[in-house]
Amino acid sequence: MQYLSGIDRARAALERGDRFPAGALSAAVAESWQRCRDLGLDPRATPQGNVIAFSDVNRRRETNAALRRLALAEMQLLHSQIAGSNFMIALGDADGVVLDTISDQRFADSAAGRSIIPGSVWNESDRGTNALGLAALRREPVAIYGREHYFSCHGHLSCMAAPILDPGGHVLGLLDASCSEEARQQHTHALVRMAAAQIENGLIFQERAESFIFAFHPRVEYLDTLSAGLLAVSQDGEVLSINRPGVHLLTGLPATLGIHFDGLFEAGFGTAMDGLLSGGVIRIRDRAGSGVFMVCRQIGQRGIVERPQRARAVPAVLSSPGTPDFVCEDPALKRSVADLARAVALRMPIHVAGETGTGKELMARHVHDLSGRKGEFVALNCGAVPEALFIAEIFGHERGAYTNARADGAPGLARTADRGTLFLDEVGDIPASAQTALLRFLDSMEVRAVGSQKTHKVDVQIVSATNRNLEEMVASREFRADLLYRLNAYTVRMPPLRSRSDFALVVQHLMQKIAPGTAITDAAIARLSLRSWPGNIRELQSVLQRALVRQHLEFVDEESFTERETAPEDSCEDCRGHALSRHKCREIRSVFRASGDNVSKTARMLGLSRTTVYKHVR
Ligand SMILES: Nc1ncnc2c1ncn2[C@@H]1O[C@H](COP(=O)(O)OP(=O)(O)OP(=O)(O)O)[C@@H](O)[C@H]1O
Repeated sequence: MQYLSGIDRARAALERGDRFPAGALSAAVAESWQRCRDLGLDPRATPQGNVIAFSDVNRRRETNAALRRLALAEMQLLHSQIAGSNFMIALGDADGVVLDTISDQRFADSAAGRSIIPGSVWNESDRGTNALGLAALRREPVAIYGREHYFSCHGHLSCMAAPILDPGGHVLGLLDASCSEEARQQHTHALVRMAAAQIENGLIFQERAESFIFAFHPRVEYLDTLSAGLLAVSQDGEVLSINRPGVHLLTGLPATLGIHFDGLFEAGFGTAMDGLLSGGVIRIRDRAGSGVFMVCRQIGQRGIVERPQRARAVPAVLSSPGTPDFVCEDPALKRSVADLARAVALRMPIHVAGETGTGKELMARHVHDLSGRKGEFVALNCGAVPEALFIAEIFGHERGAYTNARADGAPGLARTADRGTLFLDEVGDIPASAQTALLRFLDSMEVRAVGSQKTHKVDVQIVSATNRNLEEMVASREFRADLLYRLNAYTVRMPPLRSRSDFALVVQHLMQKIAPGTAITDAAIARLSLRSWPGNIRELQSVLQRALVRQHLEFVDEESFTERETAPEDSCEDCRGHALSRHKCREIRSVFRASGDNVSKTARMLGLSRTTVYKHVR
């Protein structure tokens, strides 16, 4: 005989329309299934049409602006705490309408991820038993695992939701973590509950910026934790707000809004204030006779004394030594980076190819880290050194070797990089006359300064980079073929941002780099991903920076960008009709914008003349 688990038996009963077997479901789930059944919902059907119009989502976001501001920062933190586990964090309003989501890419791309989007409605009467809907109804944290969902089509989803309540116990919003496995996630459930409690406390600070806020707990070491009571009190001692742990700690006392401090605590308001305002912890008795410790967290108009904040974790993008200090989850790039370690161990010259702003210099620095070399990382922008000085710059010069030479001579960058790494950036711009000298150096690793007879042996890791097509330059005889083959013993190709499969991670990583603790919603990432980003990561970085500055907020959503920032780039009129020049033109215009409309900087970044740049951006 086949053994059926409790949930199997319960589902079979649900689908047959029978009574649910005793003990197979928690009381909360059984009651919810029954309500759904009473509404005539068919558990085998797919619920339809539960996404509201975007204009309505925006209206709801405005209504919940204060909640959203606090919640998005908490969601970001929560996301970083459980990152990499195929999760989505969602914020719902009191009606169970999802306002924002933050997820890892695997979940966002899954069928489950696509069903939890801004505007999707997750109340029980529409979606059957689910964590968001049930947490709203029961006004308590709820977890619904896999097939406990009423509709069998949600059976691959596990959700943990906690309501965000006002001091009166009314639902203000809902916080949810969902994953696409039927696994029980006690730890995640606890994190969601803590995040909801943190938001509730944050709301008290936000709404009661004018009043005193005291924290209290029977144990002094708990004053900084989420189980501490928070009490917002007016200048006259009237209780204006109290958090849920506070109500719980004062069980049996009339801990309601409007009551006077003296009605809750034996020490009078004035006496307590004397101790609290001196900044210390006081010990007083509540009116039920229990001792509590109390500390002042905010002195109304006179400013904040101290507000306990949980440490903000940075998303776990960075990992063990040997792995890059930047986002590198794109499979092709990841493979290339994995092989890179072997090439570096064999001391091969590394060439990094890629469009402007794709992270070539970061990769070069990673090569240096991988090599474990104790010497310096020395970078030379080959396009920025005048032809006449190039050889002296790399190989050094003796005293007075040429006009304007430094009086005491210079060792040159190759010797400075001895036992370290020499990074030849924009290597395609090396003057023809210097290519032969560089080739000789790469073959012998010997340096002879200009004006000197002595040679010095050096030991350097060579890394070169360019955004130009060196093969084409070889074909047109602008670049020596033998030099190219010497430089590109191992080539890492940096993918353009538009084709990176880890786009979302790059965005999240940049957000943490620019402003730690800030959040970006999935919808905002989706909007950014529509653009082709000719200026790549550098351009994305400046768009995010501008959005954060403009918003004055801790989060970025899809409304944070100007039309110009997310519109597909346009080319200038002359290039519009020519497919070939259009791409180059868009790149120039986009880098120009990212550089703050600076012609010289754009010319430098793209290795072009200022006249060329000007022609395309005027
Ligand atoms: N994978 C990444 N994750 C996060 N930030 C990145 C990443 N790649 C690049 N960046 C950032 O983007 C900017 C451009 O990177 P970098 O200077 O390395 O690009 P590049 O390809 O060398 O540009 P150019 O060709 O113009 O010299 C830098 O601020 C860098 O920190």
